Amino acid sequence: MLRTQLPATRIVSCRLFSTRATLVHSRAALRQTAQVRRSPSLWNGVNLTARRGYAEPGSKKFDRSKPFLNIGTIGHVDHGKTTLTAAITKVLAERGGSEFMAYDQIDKAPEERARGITINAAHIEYETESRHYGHIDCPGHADYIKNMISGAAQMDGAIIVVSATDGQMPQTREHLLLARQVGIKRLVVFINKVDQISDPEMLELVDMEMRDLLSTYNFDGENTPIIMGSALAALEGRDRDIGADKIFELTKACDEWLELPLRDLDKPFLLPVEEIFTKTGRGTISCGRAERGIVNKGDEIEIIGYGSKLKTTVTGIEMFRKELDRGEAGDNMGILLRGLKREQIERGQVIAAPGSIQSVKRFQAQLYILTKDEGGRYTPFIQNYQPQLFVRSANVTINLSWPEGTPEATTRMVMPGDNVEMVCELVHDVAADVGTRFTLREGGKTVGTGIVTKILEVV
Ligand SMILES: Nc1nc2c(ncn2[C@@H]2O[C@H](COP(=O)(O)OP(=O)(O)OP(=O)(O)O)[C@@H](O)[C@H]2O)c(=O)[nH]1
Ligand SMILES: [Mg+2]
Repeated sequence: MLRTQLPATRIVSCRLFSTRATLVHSRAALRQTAQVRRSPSLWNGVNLTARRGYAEPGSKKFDRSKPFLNIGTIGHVDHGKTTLTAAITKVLAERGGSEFMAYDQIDKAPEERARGITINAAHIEYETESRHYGHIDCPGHADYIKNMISGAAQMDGAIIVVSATDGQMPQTREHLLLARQVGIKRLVVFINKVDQISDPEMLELVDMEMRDLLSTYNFDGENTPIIMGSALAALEGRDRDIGADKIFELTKACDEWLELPLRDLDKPFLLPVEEIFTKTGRGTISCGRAERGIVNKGDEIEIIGYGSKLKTTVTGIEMFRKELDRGEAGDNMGILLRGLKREQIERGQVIAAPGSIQSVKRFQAQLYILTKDEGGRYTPFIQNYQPQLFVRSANVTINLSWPEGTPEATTRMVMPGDNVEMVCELVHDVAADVGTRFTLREGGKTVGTGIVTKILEVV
């Protein structure tokens, strides 16, 4: 969805523009500009230039021979996320697995728009011996929050950076919680700035506290790899034992510990219904773009949402007016269903593999409320605010309230820019799962984005 909103040329020009500004200041910047010109534009780890059918001179082809994983650096402000990102590209570049991205190239990421939200994030690409990674680094806390909730660049796994000098801090905890909420199952910890610590006991303490914290947020605290090093030493090419060696250790831990996500094709079939046609002699055709999985002629399916839980059989699949025996994730298709009448299906419902998704009436969700600069609300709201919820092709009025036990629930305000967890009560049930993303709109503008964290009532 995002990729279509984001023309490749825009990224390229932003990158060039931002580096041009620094050109005046230093010779190093000059060298960087040359590098940026050569490097292919990246979005979500995908070489956009290649996708558009041509390659820039000197650019490498997107290599599909290795499994691909989206990761990123998360953690408290100033703990070294960007330095570590730069260090990874530098150290891997020595082995030909990356193109070196200097610190200020990463921190001057282009502005990207995702579902009405501006997210500043750098998308970097590198390879280890066994894997190909897309890596995202955001310049500030608010961008991490927005990115993780809206899934602008979804992370399948993450590196949490903790400074040995501070230990865990509020944003370490907040990012861990969000990582959990958005479905990241495994993390690797990098305890940074060990060059500033002389007492080994202090490091042991940070290690122990991190393992405890991981367990608190339902990660595997015992077995999660924790690597201690100095991103700055690696970036500056000094003290190999705490620098480059530790970066290799870190990427090795990512290769071994972070799991590859299930491919969309391996997941159960789901198609959000967008349009419905009646064709004389053929029956009712439901159209939409398959979100995940595979469907075959003769498969049993369910129609879910808006009070329906109808089971029937696929009798035909059509694409571009041709009949097919099978459709898969990404296909824009029409589906013919046995005995289905026009009034039995409507836009907003989903056609899904039986038992693979529930229809929900009430759930808890992590929300990000857009600021006025992001096109959101100008004013705060309180409990019982009723915006429209948009999820897939569905559009339903909802009521927002605080979870039970929230102090001052009736008067507590939600400000634009806030990240909050609230209970959403829907007027009609819709198909949703933990991890389903949605947007909130009011009066024709997007006011928030969210992700389902807990199902409270199913139909
Ligand atoms: N001594 C020391 N300083 C480091 C190390 N890694 C990073 N720093 C310094 O810590 C500061 C913050 O580093 P950044 O990489 O910008 O931190 P960040 O986590 O990306 O910060 P935000 O993006 O603002 O949240 C910089 O001044 C770095 O030079 C390290 O290993 N040792
Ligand atoms: Mg940073």
